[in-house]
Amino acid sequence: MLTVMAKNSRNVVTQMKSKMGLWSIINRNSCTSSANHHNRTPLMAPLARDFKTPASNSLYSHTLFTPRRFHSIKAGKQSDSLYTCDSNQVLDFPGGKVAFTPEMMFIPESSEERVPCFRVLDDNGQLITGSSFVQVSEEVAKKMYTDMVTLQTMDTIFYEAQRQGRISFYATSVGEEAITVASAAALTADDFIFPQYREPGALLWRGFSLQEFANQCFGNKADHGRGRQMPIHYGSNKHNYFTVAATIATQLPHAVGAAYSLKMDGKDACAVTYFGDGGTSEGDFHAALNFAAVMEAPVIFICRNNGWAISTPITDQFRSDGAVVRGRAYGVRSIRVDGNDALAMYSAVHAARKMAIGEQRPILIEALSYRVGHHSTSDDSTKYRSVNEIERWSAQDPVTRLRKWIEFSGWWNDEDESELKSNMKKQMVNAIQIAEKMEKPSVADLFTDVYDVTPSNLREQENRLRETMQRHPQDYTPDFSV
Ligand SMILES: Cc1ncc(C[n+]2csc(CCOP(=O)(O)OP(=O)(O)O)c2C)c(N)n1
Repeated sequence: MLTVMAKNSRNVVTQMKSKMGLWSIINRNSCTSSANHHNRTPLMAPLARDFKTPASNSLYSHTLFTPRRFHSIKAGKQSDSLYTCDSNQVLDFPGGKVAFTPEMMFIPESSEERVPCFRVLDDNGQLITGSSFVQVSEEVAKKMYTDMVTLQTMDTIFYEAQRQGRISFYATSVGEEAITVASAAALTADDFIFPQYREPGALLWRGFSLQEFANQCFGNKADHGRGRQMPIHYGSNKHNYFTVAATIATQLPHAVGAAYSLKMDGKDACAVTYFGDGGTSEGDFHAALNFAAVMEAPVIFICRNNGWAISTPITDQFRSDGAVVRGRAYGVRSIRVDGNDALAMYSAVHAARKMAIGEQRPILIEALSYRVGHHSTSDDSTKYRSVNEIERWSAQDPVTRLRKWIEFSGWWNDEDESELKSNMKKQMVNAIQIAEKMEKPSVADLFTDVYDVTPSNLREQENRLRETMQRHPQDYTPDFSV
């Protein structure tokens, strides 16, 4: 029966060929198909810069990982290909030549081997022999560590402030400090960041002050958003950090659009967007990856695969080998990285940035880690995961791992540690006290900054709000003036 099908399909192709003259079936000796997108002329002239591909850079080397699934499932009759192909028959199809095969074979849904995870430091903070990484200076290494500790201090104090009823909401980054701080360290200040909500580490790296963080969480007059966002929805023009949107994954297409504009303007910069494993189930993730690949946009997608999307475990989130394998489906170069290893994150993002800008292409990085804290102050994660699991991951703390490495390197000691921790705590408490005392934004601020001339429906809403506040003053804090 298969023979009949094969004969028929060959006839169909032959008829189409002769009728339409669009497809050409040409002789070739290899059965390998090759996509040629990246060989075509770029949409814009290449940027004038001395760009070395990572492979030729003496600082580090990397290889493009080719999943071996296609070799391990069935040994091919030609070379090491999975498929038995007719070496003389290929279809010259848009995007590259496609070999014919007489075998009806489905691409398997999963690989036998999972994509390996790039790491540089072992659990004990020791360099792994033979690992390829970008050397960081003492200054950068110490700042990475200092910012990670600052983030931990900030998380502890803000979390307590929420529990005391002083701020309305908070979400910590506990367990994921290396992903955001080390990735931001490998970028330049001109790169645009499109965050989810668990990336204050990247903003901290860029110089957002503790006072600015506190002002946002308390929603006071000095907050850049003037209290119009929930706590932790930071944004800063000065730091090229786009304001957090609570709607999961909406930042991804924004990042691609921004990356494309950087490309059009010939800028030596890229866009970087962060999201969780939960975000990969949103349509925006898929649209963004495809759009970025097709438009050859210099954007780095950083997926924080932390095991959980609130109470949804990754085993219920996807059946694929995580997020990393999805890059290939869209034609996006991808890597899986140990998100608890600051040096691996730094190196992977450094390399990704070079490729994104130098080759004008998107890159996907899947950082494996764990959300050690509850999803937010509105959650109790012990209701859906075991304390053992949390403790097992807490023991792999990325901050301690980096500390061990800087200690081994002779750049850090116990004295530095206690000085840093007590300073940070004092600064944080001071910032909170100032933020809490500061006046709240006026009611009028709720209705400004979007329209040049306020439309009538917003004016009506403002009037209604003022009336409500006057009728129910007990429901509004006294510092919130009408
Ligand atoms: C479009 C949309 N759907 C659902 C939600 C509710 N929600 C808020 S956070 C969250 C989980 C996101 O998990 P993940 O992307 O893995 O990030 P993580 O919190 O683990 O860092 C969900 C479903 C939302 N904010 N937006």
